[in-house]
Amino acid sequence: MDPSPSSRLCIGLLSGTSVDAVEAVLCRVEGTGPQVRITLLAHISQPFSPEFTRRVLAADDARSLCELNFALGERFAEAALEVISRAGLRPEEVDVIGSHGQTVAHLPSSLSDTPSTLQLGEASVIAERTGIPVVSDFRTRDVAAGGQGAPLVPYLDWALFRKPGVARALQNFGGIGNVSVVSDRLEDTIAFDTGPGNMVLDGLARRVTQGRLQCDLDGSLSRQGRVIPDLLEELLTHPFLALPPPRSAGREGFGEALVTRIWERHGASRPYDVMATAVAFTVEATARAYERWLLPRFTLEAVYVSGGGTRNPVLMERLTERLAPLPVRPLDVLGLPEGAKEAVCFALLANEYLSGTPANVPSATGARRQVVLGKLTP
Ligand SMILES: Nc1ncnc2c1ncn2[C@@H]1O[C@H](COP(=O)(O)OP(=O)(O)OP(=O)(O)O)[C@@H](O)[C@H]1O
Ligand SMILES: CC(=O)N[C@H]1[C@@H]2OC[C@@H](O2)[C@@H](O)[C@@H]1O[C@H](C)C(=O)O
Repeated sequence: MDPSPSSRLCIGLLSGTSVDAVEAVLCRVEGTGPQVRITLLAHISQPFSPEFTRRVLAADDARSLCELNFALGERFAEAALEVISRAGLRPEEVDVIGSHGQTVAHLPSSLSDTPSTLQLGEASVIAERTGIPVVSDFRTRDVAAGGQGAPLVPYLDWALFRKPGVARALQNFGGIGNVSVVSDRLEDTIAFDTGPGNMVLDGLARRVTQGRLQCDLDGSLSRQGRVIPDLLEELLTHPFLALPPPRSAGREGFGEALVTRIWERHGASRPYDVMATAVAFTVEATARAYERWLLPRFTLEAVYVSGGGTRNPVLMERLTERLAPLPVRPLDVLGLPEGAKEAVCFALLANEYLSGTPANVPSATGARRQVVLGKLTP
């Protein structure tokens, strides 16, 4: 492989903390580092069946994790082949796949004496099925260097969305919410997980509808309810929200245990009010994090929102009201579809691995130094 071609065709694969789908993109990446340029050629989302989602969420013993690693590898390989065909290309024309995998555990120093993180989706399976080299395990080197291993998206946010002389916030609402503030210099980037995104909403929606809906579809459940003030205040005492950045979260803090606690207290009697409160929890946690760590330091030009949460109009309306007069806009006004950003990040990170360019952002992850991220399965 030419170590420094002027451009590469790179695939990015990711299944996020919502465990709802594999996002796959195919991009042309030109150059590396601050001058890198990316053209999105194709984007697909391959949904998991509710049974497969349950299998991922339930896997907690060595045997099931062992099998899941290979089963996920097959899903990622299928998504890679599908996005290649959608772009009208052949596998031989693609240079590299960057596969994030599926996070099954994320234990930064706030949760464990042995900071660690684990993403599954066997790279050997992906390489074998596609014939394309795979870069995977992007988070571990940053953790080994003293960082949280997340968020990694600020590298992409800075590379693609910085604008001279202004500070921009890039907010994502997947299962978890995270924000990057990018300005002229990469070293000045601040990024951290804001807390809940859709994860609490998804768990409650499954309960409210007895499994008929996997999320607050188009805001249809939360729109029928009213916020329960006591419950909201209680949720806002979540210990993660008091942590200063660098900080990152996974399903550990905002997954099933929290959803069960909320549901047992209020769910059966006030299902829609509980949904409205969960929307308010995401909005309020986000806004308070901005007020505490971002607004005193930056005059933000606007907030550009990505991730599945942009498809929930109630969430977007409440966030816009709460952050006013700060403009809240969908990311696609900057030229990238809202659902594609995280997968594009891993296409970029694969390119940076092959270029030997360090791609963690120590001011975001807390790592002691910049390191090259990933491992190659040729
Ligand atoms: N039409 C919709 N209405 C409401 N919510 C939606 C809709 N479409 C998607 N979502 C929400 O978006 C979530 C998926 O978002 P996304 O794919 O960005 O998350 P993720 O990448 O899995 O998570 P993370 O970024 O935390 O790793 C779904 O679980 C759901 O809650
Ligand atoms: C450990 C892990 O998988 N973290 C995810 C998660 O989903 C959103 C948020 O929490 C973010 O920190 C991260 O993903 C993105 C892609 C990131 O690293 O920037």
